[in-house]
Amino acid sequence: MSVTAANLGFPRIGPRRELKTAVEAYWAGKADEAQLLDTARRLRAATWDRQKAAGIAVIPSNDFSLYDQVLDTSVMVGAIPDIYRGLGAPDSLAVYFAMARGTRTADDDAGCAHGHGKGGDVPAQEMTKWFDTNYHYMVPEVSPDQGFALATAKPVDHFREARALGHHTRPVILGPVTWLLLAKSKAEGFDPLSLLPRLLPVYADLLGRLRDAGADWVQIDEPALVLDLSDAARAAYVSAYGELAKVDGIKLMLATYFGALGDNLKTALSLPVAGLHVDLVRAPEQLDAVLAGARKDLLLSLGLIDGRNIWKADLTALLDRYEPIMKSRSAFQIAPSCSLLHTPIDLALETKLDPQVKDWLAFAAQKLEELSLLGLGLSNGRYVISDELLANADSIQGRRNSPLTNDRKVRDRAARITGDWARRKAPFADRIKAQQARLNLPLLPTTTIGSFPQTAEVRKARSAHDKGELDTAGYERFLREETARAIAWQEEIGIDVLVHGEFERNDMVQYFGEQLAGFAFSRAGWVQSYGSRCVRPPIIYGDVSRPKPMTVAWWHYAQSVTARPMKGMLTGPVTILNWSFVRDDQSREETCRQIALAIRDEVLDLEAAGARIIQIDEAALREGLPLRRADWQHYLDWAVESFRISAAGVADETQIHTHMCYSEFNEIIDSIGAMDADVISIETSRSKMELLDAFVDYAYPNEIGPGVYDIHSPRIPTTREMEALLIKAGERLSARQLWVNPDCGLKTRKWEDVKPALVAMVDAAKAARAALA
Ligand SMILES: Nc1nc2c(c(=O)[nH]1)N[C@@H](CNc1ccc(C(=O)N[C@@H](CCC(=O)N[C@@H](CCC(=O)N[C@@H](CCC(=O)O)C(=O)O)C(=O)O)C(=O)O)cc1)CN2
Ligand code: MET
Ligand SMILES: [Zn+2]
Repeated sequence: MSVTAANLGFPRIGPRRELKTAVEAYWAGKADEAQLLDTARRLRAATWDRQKAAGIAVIPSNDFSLYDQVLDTSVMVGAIPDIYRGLGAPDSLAVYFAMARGTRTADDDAGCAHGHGKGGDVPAQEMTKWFDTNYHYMVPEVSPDQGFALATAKPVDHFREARALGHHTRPVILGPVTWLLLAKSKAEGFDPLSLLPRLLPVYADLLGRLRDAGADWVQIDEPALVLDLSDAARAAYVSAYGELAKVDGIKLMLATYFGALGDNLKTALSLPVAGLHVDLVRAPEQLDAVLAGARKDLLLSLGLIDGRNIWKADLTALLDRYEPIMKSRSAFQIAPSCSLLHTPIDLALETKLDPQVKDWLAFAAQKLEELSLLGLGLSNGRYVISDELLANADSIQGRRNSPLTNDRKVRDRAARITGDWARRKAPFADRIKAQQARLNLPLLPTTTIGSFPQTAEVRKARSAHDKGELDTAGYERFLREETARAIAWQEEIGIDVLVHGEFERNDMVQYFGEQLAGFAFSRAGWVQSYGSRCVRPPIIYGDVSRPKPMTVAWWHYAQSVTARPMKGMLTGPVTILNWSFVRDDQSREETCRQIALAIRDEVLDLEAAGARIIQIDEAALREGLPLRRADWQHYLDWAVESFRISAAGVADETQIHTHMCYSEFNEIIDSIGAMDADVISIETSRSKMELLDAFVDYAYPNEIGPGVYDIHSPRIPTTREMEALLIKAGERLSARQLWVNPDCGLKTRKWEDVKPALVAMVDAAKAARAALA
């Protein structure tokens, strides 16, 4: 029996976000291609060395990407839409970054929230969330007459590069079926999956070249195997892997992750591949079925270490569970549940974390050490790692028994929640009358979603304050000036309901995490969100409460400089939960309710301070939807309940807004309705208001702000087109229901784009008022 420690992928941004710095410098014209590629090469080398030093036997290559691994795959197979082809050779950075960001002269900004480019010439490809993560990939675009050809050989190049450095790696590629299932076509009714027969020869070609370069195994990622699949998709798996099995001399490790294979298990086990990786963190229950159904010669890779969270693994518990099965097969691999892409790199860089909490954590580097220990213990007996096991057990015990994780008061309060905590006092029809009487807003009131540009100046000031180079008084003076200027400008152009601009916030989730009890936050714990943009998800380790008001002082200042209504601006409980690393010792549902109570307290304090309108953003509510439909309703029920708990304490005349910046509401419209926000703002401009249909069909009774300004594009929308969108919305819904706003916050845009766009938006509202009155 042999047990081998394998890794599926390592974060690529570098421990100090070296890749972000290098890529953004390249975009800004401050570094040339050679400098960028050199940084990238050094990062790869350091990552391979690190894995070898940690005792990992199977080290991945081609997990590195300058922007996104799905985009890499699209370029590799030659799925480069015509509009990008004129910009350079298929394997050039010009084409690659044009697909990622669109084109226009580079500048020092990294693009907008969705990676969409800086300019007019060519738009970026569409971007969307990778399964249920906060990582975003570039959506492959194919056409019915799509041809494929191996346009780059990056997996081969990186394999060779590693070998030259003394590492025999296992290249990782994204599998053809998942790639096609993620792809979209502009041709109506065309199913990208039908392109499979044309795509497979390219994959076969690639596998042959990898073999010729000396690779023996290739990891082929097919995470779509954990989704609800059609029979056609399952059949595609059978034909795809039947075909790829014909490539001699190369073995495939088919990697599945983010959930159970479930009803696709039979299909997965029938494929003629040499290895199968299964996620036993998200879906430990599938172990027995996998063991029972796997061919004797199938190498199983057990995903035992959590690739989606930052908790130290309980090594003793893992040994207890997996030792007994080790003899059932001649060999096993053990691995993280999925690529470590979704975890921060190195806990050792955290010098300011509470040492007690730090002792409970493992970032990517530490996870590799756990894996390697586990490998030793499983192959040679646990006595060979007895010291490490003792230390690990101490940490696990320490966390389990720590008073830091338990707050009696919070638990008692959460246990006392009754139905009416989640119910507004009066129904919407009555509330809206009281709100209108108080707010006295025009038809089609104008507003924005919250943030204004986070300029380099704002980030610099915050960084100087963090480092102690700018004192708190100076920092706050600076923020007050920024805020006052943004407010005066909104008044000047005639916005009806104002925002303060969120200049004091580093990130809409981290900002709250830093102020809530039960949360820890890292200094260097960056995780890639898209392209060069990263987040530092807060760490929820204990019961959550709000020691003191978080936003009231800033709101109060903002309202003090204007007579118009200033929105209180909060991130909702579900979004805070979904964009944090969440404790794994109680249900997410329970943790969410605690956050909901903390936000409820903040809502009530804002109301008491005089806020007439409070917005509670739930941008991540949709992304938290489980991957399998059977699990949707339970999630939606508790997520909506949490939102309602956070919102429902206020008086009838206090208006609650929410915001969601994603599309595809159709399938969850009942739950959106059940949130019972007085006003919801959503992203609709790019779909030309088509996304409103869900609200129309549902006869959504509350108020809606369908976004008329696509903030993901650098284009400045015209008054006329925004007016047309409003008229269109007015044809579908009552004009009395409608608000006028952009699709999302403006933090990633520049003032020079924002200003003319919002002036035009206000003009459009005026014109539409006249037309719809
Ligand atoms: N958590 C989260 N998830 C989200 C979103 C979001 O807003 N938040 N939006 C959607 C899209 N995703 C996004 C993810 C990141 C960013 C983003 O802008 N990230 C910034 C970092 C934001 C941040 O934390 N900023 C900090 C730290 C900034 C920083 O890098 N400071 C430098 C110094 C800065 C200087 O001197 O100029 C340093 O610490 O070294 C701050 O402003 O305080 C980046 O990568 O550049 C935008 C959208 C979906 N998921
Ligand atoms: N209030 C937030 C903002 O305007 C909402 C963003 S949703 C990703 O930035
Ligand atoms: Zn948004």
